[in-house]
Amino acid sequence: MSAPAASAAFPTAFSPAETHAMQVALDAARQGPRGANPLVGAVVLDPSGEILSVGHHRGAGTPHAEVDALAGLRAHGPLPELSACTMVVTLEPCNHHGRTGPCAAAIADAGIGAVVYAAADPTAEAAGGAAYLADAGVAVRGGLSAEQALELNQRWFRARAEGRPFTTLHIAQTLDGLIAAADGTSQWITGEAARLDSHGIRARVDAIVAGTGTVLADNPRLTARDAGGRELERQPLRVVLGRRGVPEDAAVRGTDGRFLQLDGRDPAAVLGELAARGAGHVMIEGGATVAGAFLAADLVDELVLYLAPLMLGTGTRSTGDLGIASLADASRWRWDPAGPARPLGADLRLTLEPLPLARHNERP
Ligand SMILES: NC(=O)C1=CN([C@@H]2O[C@H](COP(=O)(O)OP(=O)(O)OC[C@H]3O[C@@H](n4cnc5c(N)ncnc54)[C@H](OP(=O)(O)O)[C@@H]3O)[C@@H](O)[C@H]2O)C=CC1
Ligand SMILES: Nc1c(N[C@@H]2O[C@H](COP(=O)(O)O)[C@@H](O)[C@H]2O)[nH]c(=O)[nH]c1=O
Repeated sequence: MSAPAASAAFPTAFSPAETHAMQVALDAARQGPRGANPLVGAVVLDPSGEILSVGHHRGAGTPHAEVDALAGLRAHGPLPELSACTMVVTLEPCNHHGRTGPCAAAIADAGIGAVVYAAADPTAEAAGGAAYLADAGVAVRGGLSAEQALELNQRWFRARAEGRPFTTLHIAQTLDGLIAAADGTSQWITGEAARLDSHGIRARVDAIVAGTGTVLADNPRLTARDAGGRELERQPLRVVLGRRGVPEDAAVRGTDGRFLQLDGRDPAAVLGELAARGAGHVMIEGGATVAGAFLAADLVDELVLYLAPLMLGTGTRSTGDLGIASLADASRWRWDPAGPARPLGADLRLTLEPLPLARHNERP
């Protein structure tokens, strides 16, 4: 017996317009920065399936993708009846008051008649949006392109499942993989544009982590600063890992009380402590030993590697021992689909994420 035609006998749950809109929403999601919140995109479709508005999330504390897409409607001019419109979104709309209001209520209040989402929200505090919408009379369907949506935020979902902050490892290295010269000098390997970009990450995270080795070698401030070198209003917690004392006059201590020293031997415990203090996004600034410890523990979710066009031949390698003896056991990465590489002045910013285990056998 031949297989039945999918269309009439087994109508798919999602229309071609919704399927296309989900790809547009996924593309929009990729424009956001990774961090304490997942990458999310949203599209509003008119009754004929035309795209009225596209939105995405731009980082913790900014409007969620759904609210961004609803805001985009206002710029659209005459609108069709919103009860006949569909919101297509890459993650189940949230149902909680975080730094912004619940999206499920925003969608229902706007009068949108139907919602299609990709992946369910796995977080206890934000889940329940689909149920809220259904109760409010909105037609809700989930699961469209769910695999793609889950994979886009695979490390974020994992960090949440582990109850720890999302982590970004920063490395500023030479072409030959060194972060400091033989005499310990490292300022500066990367140029101004790359360093400013890295201050942009500092400005978004809740905590910056560096080892006592870096603190004793560089006396870093670890503050988020603008192009003019002025400290920004919002500053991350400065965390030094290690047992050696941090000198009383070390710059990292600062004067704002946002300084903490922890023993770094157990990176998971460090993240647990920072989570308990409310951190959703942690930046690991180094040096090599600390970077190696987080990498070896598979606790790096995002790697931002600034590659400077110089060589030193000898010096401090970018990471310490990862406990890998054979190529078969290499730590494998892939270019972040949300923005793999871009030039910054004379340097290159490369952004990567750990290759999902399920993909290891697909590599060339
Ligand atoms: N170019 C770049 O991007 C960067 C370059 N650097 C350079 O890197 C160099 C410093 O690297 P490195 O010496 O490796 O210093 P680290 O900053 O990695 O500090 C290492 C020290 O941290 C403590 N420590 C904390 N956690 C752990 C752990 N899990 N395992 C073992 N020790 C731990 C130990 O000291 P303790 O005895 O106190 O416990 C250890 O000696 C400097 O030259 C600096 O300029 C640093 C950061 C960024
Ligand atoms: N050398 C190097 C970096 N080094 C990192 O910056 C720290 C100094 O921070 P601060 O004192 O706040 O300016 C230093 O201790 C180390 O962690 N960063 C980069 O973007 N590019 C570079 O070439």
